[in-house]
Amino acid sequence: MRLRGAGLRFGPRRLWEGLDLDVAPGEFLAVLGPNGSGKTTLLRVLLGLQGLSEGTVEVAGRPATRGSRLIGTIPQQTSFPADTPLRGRDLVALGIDGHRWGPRIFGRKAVDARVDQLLDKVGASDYADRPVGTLSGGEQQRLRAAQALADDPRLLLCDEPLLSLDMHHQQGVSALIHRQTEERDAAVVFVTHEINPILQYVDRVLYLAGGRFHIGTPREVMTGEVLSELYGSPIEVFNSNGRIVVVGIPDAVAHHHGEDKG
Ligand SMILES: Nc1ncnc2c1ncn2[C@@H]1O[C@H](COP(=O)(O)OP(=O)(O)OP(=O)(O)O)[C@@H](O)[C@H]1O
Repeated sequence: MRLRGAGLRFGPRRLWEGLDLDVAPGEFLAVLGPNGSGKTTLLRVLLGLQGLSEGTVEVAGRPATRGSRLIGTIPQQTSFPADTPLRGRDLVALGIDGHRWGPRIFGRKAVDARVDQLLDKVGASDYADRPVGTLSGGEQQRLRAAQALADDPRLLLCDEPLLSLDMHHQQGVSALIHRQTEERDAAVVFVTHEINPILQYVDRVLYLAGGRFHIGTPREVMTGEVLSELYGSPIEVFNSNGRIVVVGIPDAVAHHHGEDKG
């Protein structure tokens, strides 16, 4: 996917501007930033659900459009109502494009086999036949991950997919998403508040804060100097046992620098 001179504002508030970004096949991009900095909105732009205020956005060489079959998404977590009339395996099957995997070409058995394979990958086989509304947040989230991968997307958009997963399943789902980059050459855009669980997989970071951004490798972006500049106040970054510890992020800064002054 490719953004050129991309800018987005809502009324007087600027989320970001002048954003040039290419995410190549096989690349894993982490998007970080405080609440309200525009991370989810960026995913909506790539999905063709939100227009840019300026600049251009392309996915696989074409302007972003709704309903692209090239894109898989793991949306920000919401819970299914308890009476949702779907089992876990039905949810995963919904991610399978009938034209590619459906009965006419591969037969029902092939679809079922594909669903079983995906359920197994996210460790959801044991609860696949229970109604989704009765599952825990983390169990539901693993099903969403399986659904997003069902159609072998070229671009995988993940909005805090590890939220409410325990450590074991955080590792499992992160590894699964990363495997799409290695084995399927998919590009991944991964919105997260916490880089450590995916640090080993991240090629580059897009850090959004206060109407500004910085793009680079984790080593380049996750530094006291860069974050202090983005947030406009002193921040320290420590590396400890392969983890990044950020100290001093101020509360409620997201829009401070984003306000236009006139
Ligand atoms: N259609 C819209 N009209 C007006 N404001 C909007 C619209 N969509 C998003 N916003 C605002 O843009 C800002 C960025 O929202 P977004 O959801 O992208 O933030 P985020 O970085 O994903 O935050 P969080 O970490 O809390 O999920 C928010 O303040 C939101 O209210």
